[in-house]
Amino acid sequence: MKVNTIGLAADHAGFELKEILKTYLLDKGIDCKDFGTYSVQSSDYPDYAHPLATAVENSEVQWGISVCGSGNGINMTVNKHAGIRAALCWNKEISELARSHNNANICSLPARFISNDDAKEIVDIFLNTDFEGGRHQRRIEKIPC
Ligand SMILES: O=C(CO)[C@H](O)[C@H](O)[C@H](O)COP(=O)(O)O
Repeated sequence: MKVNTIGLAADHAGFELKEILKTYLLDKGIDCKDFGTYSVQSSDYPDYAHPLATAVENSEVQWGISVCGSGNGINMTVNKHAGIRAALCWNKEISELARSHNNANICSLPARFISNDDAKEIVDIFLNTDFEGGRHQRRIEKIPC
């Protein structure tokens, strides 16, 4: 699938990895929209997670990447949005399954627990794996409550 615009969001713990990934994606010719944060100053992940999730829901960006220290806080927040299926992707296999089985539209990353190179590989796989559909489509249709 051709990747269009990717939205990025992080708190202070994820800021540096977000910046690295933004440069990495821009170098590949992928447009990025950065929803913050913009420094390592202590911040609250929901302030950046909600705008990212809204942009994905509105198709302002195709997919999102959300980063905090453990990945949990920002992942929980974006998943509060009805149109979001965010997956905490802490290795390559989980990232592939997040797309192929769950049609995830936000890749959440734990900046304090993975290397920058691992994060790049995880993102590459996320962006290049197609959803399988079939039985998985039936299952994701049962997620909303
Ligand atoms: O929300 C989190 C935990 O699920 C994130 O990992 C945050 O980045 C982390 O809590 C920030 O911690 P800090 O002590 O305020 O740097």
